[in-house]
Amino acid sequence: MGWIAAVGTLALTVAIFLWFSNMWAFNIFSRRPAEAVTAQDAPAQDAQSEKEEDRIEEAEATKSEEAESPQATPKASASVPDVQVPALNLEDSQPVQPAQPKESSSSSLMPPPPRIPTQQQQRRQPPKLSPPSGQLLAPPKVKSVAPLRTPPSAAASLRAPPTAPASSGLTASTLAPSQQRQSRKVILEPGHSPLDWAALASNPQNNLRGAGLPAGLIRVTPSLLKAHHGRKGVDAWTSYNGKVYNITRYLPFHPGGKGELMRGAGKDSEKLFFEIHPWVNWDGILGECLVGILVSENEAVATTNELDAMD
Ligand code: HEM
Repeated sequence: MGWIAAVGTLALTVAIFLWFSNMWAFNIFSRRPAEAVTAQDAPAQDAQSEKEEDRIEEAEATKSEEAESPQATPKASASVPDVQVPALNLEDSQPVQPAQPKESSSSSLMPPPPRIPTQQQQRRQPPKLSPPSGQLLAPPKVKSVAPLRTPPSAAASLRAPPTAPASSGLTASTLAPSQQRQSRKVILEPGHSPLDWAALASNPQNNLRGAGLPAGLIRVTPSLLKAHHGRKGVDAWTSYNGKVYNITRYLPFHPGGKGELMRGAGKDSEKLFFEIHPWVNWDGILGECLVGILVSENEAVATTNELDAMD
């Protein structure tokens, strides 16, 4: 009987132990279902908040990594919740944006370019893009500068004449031709315009050759030409291209003035004429003033002897 009692007590103790152990184990393993049942009120929010916190932490980690190593952009974070992270990153800081587009760059390359070059890549790319951009911009500048500098010089040369008297050295060379180009025309008296001269010359009755001359051309010797010097009431003759003209009536019509035209009186003025205005049509203006042909003294004597012999 004593043996049976001992076995019974042992069995009882074992049963009690097992019961407590089961209770402990049940409490441990039944926590989840118990918490899950209790978490129905706000479990999802806690879980999501924890997930979001984890995501934010990951995002911050990625930010810090990118900030430390900006070139390590292609690193793809394990967190793929791209939709939520970009919204937060856009408000917080932009550096995270390039990471997402790069991850999604496989899908669409268009959105990243406009965003990337704005801030970060502009700072990164300038050294790479600056050489081509500089080459493209520099040549036009250089090419544009050279042509732009030359015109100003030309303009300066055109502007120099008024400032010419002030400056001496530089303007002397540039102004010499300009001064020569300056018009030395004189103000002609009323009724002595080129048109007035043309009207006068068109009338043969005006006898622009001068009084006392035969109808035809005469032989004019150098001495005879010299005798018509234009002073003391004597007509002014001048020679041009082997022909002698009476310029007396043209003196008040000469645009360069009487004094200038008188420089050729009594002698050949071909050289002066071409030096000043080679473009002027001499014969067109003084055609009716033609007196004769310039001949040498001997030739003139020979002709007179021949004429005397014929008589
Ligand atoms: C000794 C000979 C001559 C001298 C020294 C002389 C001188 C001049 C000078 C200084 C001028 C002003 C040029 C200017 O700055 O615009 C001039 C203009 C002119 N001369 Fe004479 N001249 C001579 C003979 C002649 C003759 C023979 C004619 C006619 C056949 C003539 C017709 C003209 C004409 C048409 C102009 C105006 C030119 C123009 O509008 O550009 N000159 N001359």
